Amino acid sequence: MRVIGLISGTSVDGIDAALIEITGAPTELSVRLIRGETCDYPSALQSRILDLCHGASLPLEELAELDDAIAQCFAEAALQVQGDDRVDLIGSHGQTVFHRPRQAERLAYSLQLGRGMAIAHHTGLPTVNNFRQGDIAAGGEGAPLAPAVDAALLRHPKFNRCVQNIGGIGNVTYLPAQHRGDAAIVGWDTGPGNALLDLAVQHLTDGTQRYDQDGAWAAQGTPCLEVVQRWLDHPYFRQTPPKSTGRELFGQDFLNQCQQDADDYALTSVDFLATLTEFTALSIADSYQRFLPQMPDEILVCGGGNRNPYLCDRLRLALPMATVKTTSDAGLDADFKEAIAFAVLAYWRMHQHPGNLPTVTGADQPALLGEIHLPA
Ligand SMILES: Nc1ncnc2c1ncn2[C@@H]1O[C@H](COP(=O)(O)OP(=O)(O)OP(=O)(O)O)[C@@H](O)[C@H]1O
Ligand SMILES: CC(=O)N[C@H]1[C@@H]2OC[C@@H](O2)[C@@H](O)[C@@H]1O[C@H](C)C(=O)O
Repeated sequence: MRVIGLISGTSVDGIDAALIEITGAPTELSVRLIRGETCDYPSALQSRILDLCHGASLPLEELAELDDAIAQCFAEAALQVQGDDRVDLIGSHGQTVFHRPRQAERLAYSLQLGRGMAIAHHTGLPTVNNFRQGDIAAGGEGAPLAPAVDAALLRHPKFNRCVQNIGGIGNVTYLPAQHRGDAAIVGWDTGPGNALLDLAVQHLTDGTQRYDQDGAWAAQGTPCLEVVQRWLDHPYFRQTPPKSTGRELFGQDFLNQCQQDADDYALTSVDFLATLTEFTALSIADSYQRFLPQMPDEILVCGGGNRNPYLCDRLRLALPMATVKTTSDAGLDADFKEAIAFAVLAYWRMHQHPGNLPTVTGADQPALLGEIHLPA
């Protein structure tokens, strides 16, 4: 089956689209990436999405219009990656604009825009979307969902692996070696990925640069460990998994606080960026030390953070017991792994195969994820 996976993540940097070929039964998948494309949002649309993520109010009519504008962009990204190929199905994550983790008896709430029926309408292809709701209905966090796909595609026969996504937010999947049989696969959102760094760079450059390319700027600075320690005191890092987070916690308000701390310590711009980068690396390492049953032999990085050599080096220093590589080194494209994951989740939905991992999301049971929209 040929499936397109679509996602725009918490960085809101554009839509990742992956066209893949899936073969094998749902439990013994084999996946081949045919093509991957990243399609930028028009900048006015990107600003409207970021405003909403940062808490702007919106009349319902404008929300409907924004939802359809996002769906239109997702459909265009699908058609672009499709090219002249035959495609059977689309799995679209959509654009997260709000995520509230579960709390005591209160279900989680997660809102992704870019409605599936509009994508099916514009592309003429069956489209599965709204993947998080099935897990939330089963009492789960609704996130992270990629770990089930990591478990299907990236387990190693002998090595314990961590798959570490570093997008806007970071999340980990711990995959015990296959020879350890049914040892639990666990995972959680580790906290900030690039979101704070991106906001800081945009502020420092008056919006002319969107991120610290190759970590070149931060690499010129020195991290202030006292400040990092202060930020690591945030209660999220002590919270036991299952847990999920988003820009609601690690977004503009958090960065304003960071900026204040940086001012207190008279950090230069490069030291501030180095300190934010260190925060990402140490929040990941700290969560492994606190919550993993065993430290990994290998860490496979994916998401935009895999393109930041300075950040990857800081992760290496923080976790010297493990080899830090990328998922591409294990055969799964590190830039498109999340888009691939939503193609696989759509494939599972069409085969009535559950898509969540209750040990990761905290759901009461495995659940079918996604709503199916057929074109008229
Ligand atoms: N060459 C590079 N050097 C440094 N950072 C980079 C580079 N390329 C991408 N990035 C970072 O990666 C980010 C995008 O990552 P990605 O597309 O994985 O995020 P996302 O999917 O939006 O987030 P999430 O996984 O949280 O949903 C950019 O905003 C930037 O910070
Ligand atoms: C609500 C939401 O969109 N969460 C994202 C976000 O970005 C990374 C991390 O936080 C992860 O939990 C999730 O995305 C990936 C694709 C997931 O569900 O696995």
